[in-house]
Amino acid sequence: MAVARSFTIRVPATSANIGPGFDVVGLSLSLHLSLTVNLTPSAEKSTPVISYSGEGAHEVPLDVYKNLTTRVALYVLRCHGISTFPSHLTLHAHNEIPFGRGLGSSGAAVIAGVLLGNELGDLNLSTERMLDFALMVERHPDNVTAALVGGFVGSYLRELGKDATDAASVPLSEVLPEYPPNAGEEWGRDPPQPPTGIGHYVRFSWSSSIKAVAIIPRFELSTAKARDVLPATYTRKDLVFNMQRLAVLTTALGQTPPDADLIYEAMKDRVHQPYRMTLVPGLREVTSRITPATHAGLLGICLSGAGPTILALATGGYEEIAEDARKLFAVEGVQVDWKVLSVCGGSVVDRTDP
Ligand SMILES: Nc1ncnc2c1ncn2[C@@H]1O[C@H](COP(=O)(O)OP(=O)(O)OP(=O)(O)O)[C@@H](O)[C@H]1O
Ligand SMILES: N[C@@H](CCO)C(=O)O
Repeated sequence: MAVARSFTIRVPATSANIGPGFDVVGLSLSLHLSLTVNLTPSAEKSTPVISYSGEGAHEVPLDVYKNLTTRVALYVLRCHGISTFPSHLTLHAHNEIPFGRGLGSSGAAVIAGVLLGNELGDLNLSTERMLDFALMVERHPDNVTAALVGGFVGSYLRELGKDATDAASVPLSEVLPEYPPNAGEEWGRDPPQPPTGIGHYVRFSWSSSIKAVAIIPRFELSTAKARDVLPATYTRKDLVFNMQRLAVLTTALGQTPPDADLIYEAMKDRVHQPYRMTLVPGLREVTSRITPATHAGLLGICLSGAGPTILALATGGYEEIAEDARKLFAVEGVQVDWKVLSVCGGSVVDRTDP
């Protein structure tokens, strides 16, 4: 019988897009989802026990076949011929990442699940292969890549051949079935294996003088809803507008001292933010009235991920930026919390002997 063991998994929050980098760039931020995992292998069968504290504790399912992290872990295990969780598994999740606010809570839950499956199955997967699994669940690479590898990261999805495209396009319900088979039954169809090498990434430099002020409205906006308002096609003018800015931004945020004139303009966007204004009352006012001219230290300001959080990158003046944003949101009837965050490293698994 396998020996008892315990380990922890720590995954950071992320902010995707940073203005013009829609579905391309992500930044890992110093709020974490932490899992403490204990295994006491035994001949007796038992269902894993999950407990949860922190953000989302009142709404997150504690059933392993419904919880996003454990469903992803089971998907990874099933793809390696392991159809059940080990017996006597307990998991405690402590979460600092608010749900549905544009700070990558779902991406963190998915990465935690991939890392959990990798550990429980002793699979020794490479970072690239873990990314393939994550991309079968969260199909845009910006949050999951930054959550896994950390830092300021750009990524693309490889163009897949027909078979691999079909494999990567199966409905989420097949990747993550919600219910286990009845006692004595098998799962039925094998889970869809991810094609190899779906996502590719590069880490950009990041100036350590820059912090991120997250201004977090007290309402949730699901990523699905915030993607539904986006158009299917764009004009060449708008695409060139974004590409010009993104090319400059990826280098400008690594320079010390950072150039506010360059960065403020380079964080503007015409691909997603304008369409999401209707979903985030106050977005237009906050992003247009808080500028380097009005707020010393501000470099640039944008919607974080799919929103509703607004991310201000700055080298100082954090409280003034956040409080002024709070007042502008209040005019629209939106209450906010704010935090000053650092750009941090990626996910970490800490194995401890019991
Ligand atoms: N730790 C977690 N455990 C289980 N489920 C989670 C966890 N974190 C997030 N989720 C699920 O993900 C949903 C939020 O995902 P969504 O993609 O809408 O927003 P987000 O990831 O917070 O924002 P964004 O993708 O814009 O950064 C939650 O409502 C919940 O269902
Ligand atoms: N790039 C994604 C991030 C949200 O998870 C979006 O803006 O919809």
